[in-house]
Amino acid sequence: MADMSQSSAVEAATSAPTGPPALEVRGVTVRYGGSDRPWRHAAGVLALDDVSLTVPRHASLGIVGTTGSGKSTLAKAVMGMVRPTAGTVLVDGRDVHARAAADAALVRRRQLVLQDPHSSLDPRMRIGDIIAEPLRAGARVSRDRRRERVAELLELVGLPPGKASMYPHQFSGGQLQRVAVARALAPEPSLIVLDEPTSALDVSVRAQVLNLLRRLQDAVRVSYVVISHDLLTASYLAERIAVFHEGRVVEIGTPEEVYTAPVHPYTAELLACVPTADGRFVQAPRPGPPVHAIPAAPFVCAFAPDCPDHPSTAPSDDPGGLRLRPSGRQVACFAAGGPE
Ligand SMILES: Nc1ncnc2c1ncn2[C@@H]1O[C@H](COP(=O)(O)OP(=O)(O)OP(=O)(O)O)[C@@H](O)[C@H]1O
Repeated sequence: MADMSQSSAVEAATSAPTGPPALEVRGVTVRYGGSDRPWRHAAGVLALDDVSLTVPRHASLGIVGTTGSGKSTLAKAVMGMVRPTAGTVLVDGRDVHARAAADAALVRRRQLVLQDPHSSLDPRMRIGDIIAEPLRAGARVSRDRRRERVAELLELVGLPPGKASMYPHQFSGGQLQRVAVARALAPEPSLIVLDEPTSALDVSVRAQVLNLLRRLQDAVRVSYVVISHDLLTASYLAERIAVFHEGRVVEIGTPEEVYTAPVHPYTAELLACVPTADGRFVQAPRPGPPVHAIPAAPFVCAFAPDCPDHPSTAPSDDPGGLRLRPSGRQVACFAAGGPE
């Protein structure tokens, strides 16, 4: 695993299919509210500091870090909602901030799923229209084809196609997040940014949505950038985890590496915040000053005591339980091999 404290260059996975990566972030700096006029002494807020990341096609990168570390700013820069002070963001090899990037085809290549579907989806629109909206942007898709596509997408996310005529308030939070995912998939993007995709959901449906996202990634071969405060969520969906701290990538590794051998002291601090099923936090050992002397953080199953493999909330050193999957009865560890 790489300690990224000197350089922020990150490769999310190595076995990339041919073609440009789904996402390349090259030396991106974002400063909010600063001024380049010397008589104004506003330095602004340095939200991203020379960040470079690559997410190959069909790969997933998790971005974790505490509040204010720059995760959402990265999402906004990727979506073209924030213009970097320096650096470039390429989706499918095309600069999203170039003038021509406003073209609808590129807009369709990247989609965003936000944390709270109740506020991100228009309550006045029918579900079918919400899902079909990205199909309208710059593409000539007939009304019949849109209707067909909406039915396919609802089915894909596990909702009955008949629900297309309903409104958001008639759905639960978990169902609505499925709608948000269907909407994101509608234009067949190469990249979906999932910004805290389950944190606004009831604990009982989080695993269902996570499982859906993972199943969909295999089914439609899309790349994910998964932004989360929570290492477990990111670990479930991503092959690599990048740890953000004060606008920089300080560490990158597989979930197992990040959990079992954190290189950066800040990562070890994050591990201390992995919650147990009953909402308590189990403290990992605090890192000492020499970075390479950090002890491996103890593994804690987030779904103990309901997990058949890890019923105790006490830390164990079993890395197999890192990945989670719902069993028929309750949420259980991936290691348990329960049915999806
Ligand atoms: N529009 C803005 N104007 C000024 N400063 C901002 C703006 N948006 C974010 N910031 C600042 O930039 C830094 C990074 O914020 P950002 O929202 O990217 O962090 P984050 O890791 O996503 O945090 P959280 O997990 O709380 O969403 C913070 O210091 C934040 O206060």
